[in-house]
This record gives sequence, C-alpha cells and structure tokens, in this order.
Amino acid sequence: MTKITLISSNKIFEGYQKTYSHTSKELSCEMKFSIYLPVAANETKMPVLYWLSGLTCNELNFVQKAGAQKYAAKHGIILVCPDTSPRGIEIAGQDDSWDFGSGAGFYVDAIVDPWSRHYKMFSYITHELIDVINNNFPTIHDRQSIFGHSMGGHGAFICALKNPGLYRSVSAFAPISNPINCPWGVKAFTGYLGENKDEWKSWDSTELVAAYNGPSLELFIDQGKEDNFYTDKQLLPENLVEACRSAQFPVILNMREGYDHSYFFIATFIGEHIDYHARFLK
Ligand SMILES: N[C@@H](CCC(=O)N[C@@H](CS)C(=O)NCC(=O)O)C(=O)O
Repeated sequence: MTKITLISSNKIFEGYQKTYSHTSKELSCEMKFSIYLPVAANETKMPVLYWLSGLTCNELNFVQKAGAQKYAAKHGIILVCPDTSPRGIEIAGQDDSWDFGSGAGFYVDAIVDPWSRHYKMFSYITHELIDVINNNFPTIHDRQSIFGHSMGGHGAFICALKNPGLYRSVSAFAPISNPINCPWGVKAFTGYLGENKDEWKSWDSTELVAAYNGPSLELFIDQGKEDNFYTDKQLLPENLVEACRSAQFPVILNMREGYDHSYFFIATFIGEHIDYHARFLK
C-alpha cells in the first residue's frame, strides 16, 4: 500500500478537508493532494469525484475557493484535488513562465526530454492517484467521475475520452477545449510533446470526440461570457461543440452572462456540477 502522510485536517460541514503528501512513482517526486471526506465516510464507502485545477494552481485553490464541500457532504461524495504539475524537481526553465512547467502540466504525458522524466500527469491522474485513493480511503472503486477548470477542464475531458468507462461522468468550467489551436496549448504541446502535430491530436478533446468508442458519455460545460481568456480565444468551446455535433457526441454548453474565468464563477455553479455528477455516481 502506498504510504501517505497527513499534512493538514480541518472540519467542514461535519466532514474533514485534509491534505496529504506521497511519493509518486509516475512523476518521480513528492506530490500533495487534498481530499474532502464527508462525515458518513466513517461508516460507509463512497463514490469519488476528482477535480483538476487550472494554470498556476496547486491542490489548495479549489478547496479554499469553490465552496464544493457543502455539496459533496449533501450527496455523500468524496472530493479529491491533486496538484497541477510535478513539484520539488530541478528542470531548467520550469519556473520561467506561468503557463508552462511548474503549475502547468496540462495533464498530458510528456515525451520530450527533459520533461518526459517527470511530466506524466495523465498517467498520474488516471492510474496512480486512483490507486492511492482507493487503497487508503473508503471508496467504491468503480464509481468515480472527474471535472475541472480551464487547463484542468480539458484535463478532465482527455482523462475520460482516452479511458472509456473509467469515469461515469465528466464536466468542465471554461475548459481549454481545443489546445492545438490556441496559444496556451501550442506552447505546452510543443514543449511536452514536440513538433509532431499528429501526436498533439491524441491529446486534444476536440480531436478525440470523433474517435471515442465506449460507454455513453456527455461533455457538460459552463463558460462565462466575460471570461477574458474566452474572448482572447484561448478556450474555443465552440470548436469542441462543433466537433461533438459532427460526431453526434452528447454535449451541453451553458454560456453564462457576465461571469469571468475566476473561482467566483466556479463557486456560483459548483453546486449544479456536483448535482450533475451525483446522478451518475449514485
Ligand atoms: N496568472 C494568470 C492567471 C492564471 C489564472 O487565471 N489561473 C486560473 C486557472 S487558468 C486560476 O484558477 N488561478 C488561481 C486562482 O484563481 O486561485 C494571469 O495573471 O493572467
């Protein structure tokens, strides 16, 4: 069993918000994650909902700002939030910009040196972290879903689309929906995956929906209309919706008047997302 070390524990809505560290084999470094355990987890096994955060975040932004615990407590769902990149390692250039390297792992498995030695966030999230959580907490092993924000919204989509059946449902706030066609994605994919654009396509949800072959899945998206990254064409949700329509892949895109990219937007609609996932997890 993977050894995990408790870092903090705070009571909230009768349950506990905790953070832990553990040694990741996939990432070859020490990683932290946060976990919300509703009070009933003392007596009964529960489904798990994974949250993937966006650029510059670590395991704490979501648990401190989204207000998700209240809804997880109501539904009896364990919430898990990992960090957004490997940490505590030495790679030249990793801290030079906020949209690449530390805090910006993009949930892909890097194949380009020197990133490929540590930056395997896709394998970490979809294999190792699930094992760590299932081996240490009272989870129902085949009941898990995934959601996220921005880089993490897209991360949630690729985790679900590339692993049919692993997650019962998937949703996103302001996802970077078509990374191969926006500046953030081009920068990250060039750095982590190299120049081969066919390789890029296998990590882009707008490309992946047409090839999906698995249990029925729907992409559930919320997007603020006043999100500066949306108006700057970093997010491109319409491209993903168009690809879904062509592939007859179920998708819901809620455009929200006046909301921006921040956790104020996420906190407003987090209850609707957790209600949505609860329908599939029960
Ligand atoms: N650092 C960027 C903003 C990055 C940003 O908006 N990050 C989002 C995810 S893409 C976030 O969740 N930030 C952390 C927070 O709001 O707590 C800037 O200054 O423009």
